[in-house]
Amino acid sequence: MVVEARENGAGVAAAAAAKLTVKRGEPELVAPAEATPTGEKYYLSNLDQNIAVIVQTVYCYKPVASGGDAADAVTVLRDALAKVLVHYHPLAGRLTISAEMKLAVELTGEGAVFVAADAGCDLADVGDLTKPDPTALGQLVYSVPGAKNILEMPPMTAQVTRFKCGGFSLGLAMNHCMFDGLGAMEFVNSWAETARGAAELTVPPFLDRTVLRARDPPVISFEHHEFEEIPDVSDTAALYGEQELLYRSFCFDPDRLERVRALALAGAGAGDDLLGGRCTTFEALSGLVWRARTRALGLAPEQRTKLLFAVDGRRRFEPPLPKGYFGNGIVLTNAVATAGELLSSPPSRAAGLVQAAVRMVTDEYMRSAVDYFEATRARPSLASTLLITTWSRLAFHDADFGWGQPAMSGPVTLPEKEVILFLAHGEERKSINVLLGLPASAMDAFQELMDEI
Ligand SMILES: COc1cc(/C=C/C(=O)SCCNC(=O)CCNC(=O)[C@H](O)C(C)(C)COP(=O)(O)OP(=O)(O)OC[C@H]2O[C@@H](n3cnc4c(N)ncnc43)[C@H](O)[C@@H]2OP(=O)(O)O)ccc1O
Repeated sequence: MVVEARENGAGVAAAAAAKLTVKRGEPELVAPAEATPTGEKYYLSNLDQNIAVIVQTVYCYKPVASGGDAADAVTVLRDALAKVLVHYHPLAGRLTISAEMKLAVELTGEGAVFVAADAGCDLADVGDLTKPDPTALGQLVYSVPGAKNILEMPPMTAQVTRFKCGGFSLGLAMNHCMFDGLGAMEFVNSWAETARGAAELTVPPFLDRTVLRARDPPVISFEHHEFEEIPDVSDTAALYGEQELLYRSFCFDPDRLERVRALALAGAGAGDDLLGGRCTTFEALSGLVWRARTRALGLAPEQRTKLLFAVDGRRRFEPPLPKGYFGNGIVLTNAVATAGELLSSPPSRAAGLVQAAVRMVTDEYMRSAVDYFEATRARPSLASTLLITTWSRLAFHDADFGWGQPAMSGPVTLPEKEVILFLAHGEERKSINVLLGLPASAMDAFQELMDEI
C-alpha cells in the first residue's frame, strides 16, 4: 500500500484536515497527586542533550459498547496522569539551563499541561495515521502558543479530544530530552495501567541519570562521524528548494521483507561488503532505503552520504542500564559512503555498512559519544544525511487506558526532511511501514525502485 500527502494542505492531507475541526478547552496544569521533590535541578545526561525536540504522537480509541464514554476519558486520563506523575515527577517540572550550560529540569512540581477538546466529526474522519499529516493531526495535540524555544515549553502536554461517535484521541507532545522511544512507551503504558486501576507500576521508572555521567577527563576513542558536516556537492538544496515535498509510506509485509533480505544477501561475501553471512530485517531494509534514496536524489558519485540511526544502548552498557531507565538510553551510530560506492556495489554492501554500524555500538563507543558532547557540546549534523528512526518494536499499540488498545497510533509528522521512520504495521504488527518525505521528482524515482521489490 502506498499513501501520499502533500505539504501545505493539498491532496489527502487537506481532505482529512477539512473534516477535522477541534475546539479546545482551557489548558490546565496537572500536578503530581502527592508531594514530590521540589526546589532542585534534575540532571539530564549528555545523551538527553543531543535530541531536545518535541515529538508529537496521537492515539485513537474507538467508542466501547460497555464502560465509560469519551466524557469519562477526560476525567480518567487526567486523574491517572496526576497519579503517574508521582513516579515520573520530573515531567511536572520545567526545562532550564544548568550551571554547566546543559539542559536540566527545574523541579517546580507545577505539572503537565492537560487540555480537553471536542472534535466536530467522528473518529473515522481522522483518516489514516500511517502517514504524517501535521495539518489535521496537529489539531489533536496541544502546543503552547507563542513559545519561542523549548525552555518555554513544558516537558509534556496531553490533549484528550472527544469525537462525536463517542471515541476519543490522546495527543501527546513530549520533549525527547526527557526520554527516548522505549522510555516514552514505558511512561505511556504506566499511565495507561494507572488509568485501569493498577495500584503499582509494572515497570517503575529509574530516575537517576547520573549513571551516564561523562568521564573526567573525557575520552574520545571513535571518529564520531555523526557530528561531521558533509558538504552538499550534489546541490540537493536546490532540488528541495524548487520542488514540493511529498510524503509517502511504503508497506513491507513479511514476504516483501524476506525478498529485501534475500536481495541484501545475494552476492554477499563476493567483495568487501562486511556482511557476515546473515543480516537482520533492519539491516537489509535500512541498506535498501539508503541506496534507493541516494539514487532517487540523483547524488553525484563523489557525494559522501551519511546514514545515522539510533541504537538502544540499554543492554549494551556495561553494566546494563537499570530496568525502567527513564532517560535516553539510545546512541546514534553512523555509516558513511560515497553515492558511487553505494550504487555501484551490490545491495549487500549497504546492508554490510549498516551491520558494521550496529556492531560498532559497544560500551566504549557509547561512553565516547557521551564524552564527545562533554568536550565539544556539538550536536549531530544532518547535512548530506539520512536519519532512520525505527519505532517498529515500540509497543505504543498496547496503551490501554481502559478503552482497549488504540485503533490507531502514530506520529503527527516527520521531524526533518532527512528522517525516515520505520513503523510496525498490519497483522500481528509483522509488516513495516517506511515513511519518508522527498522532493516530488525524487519521490517518483524512489517509488519506481520500491515497485521493483
Ligand atoms: C519523546 O517522546 C517520544 C519519543 C518517541 C520515539 C523516539 C525514538 O525514536 S528513540 C529511537 C527508537 N529506536 C530504537 O531505540 C531502536 C531500537 N532498536 C535497536 O537498537 C536495534 O537493535 C537496532 C540497532 C535497530 C538493530 O536492529 P536489528 O538489526 O533488528 O537487531 P536486533 O534488534 O538485535 O534484532 C535481531 C533479531 O532479534 C529478534 N528480535 C529482537 N528484538 C525483537 C523484538 N522486540 N521482537 C521480535 N523479535 C525481536 C529478531 O528476530 C531480529 O531478527 P530479524 O531478522 O527478525 O530482524 C516516540 C514517542 C514519543 O512520545
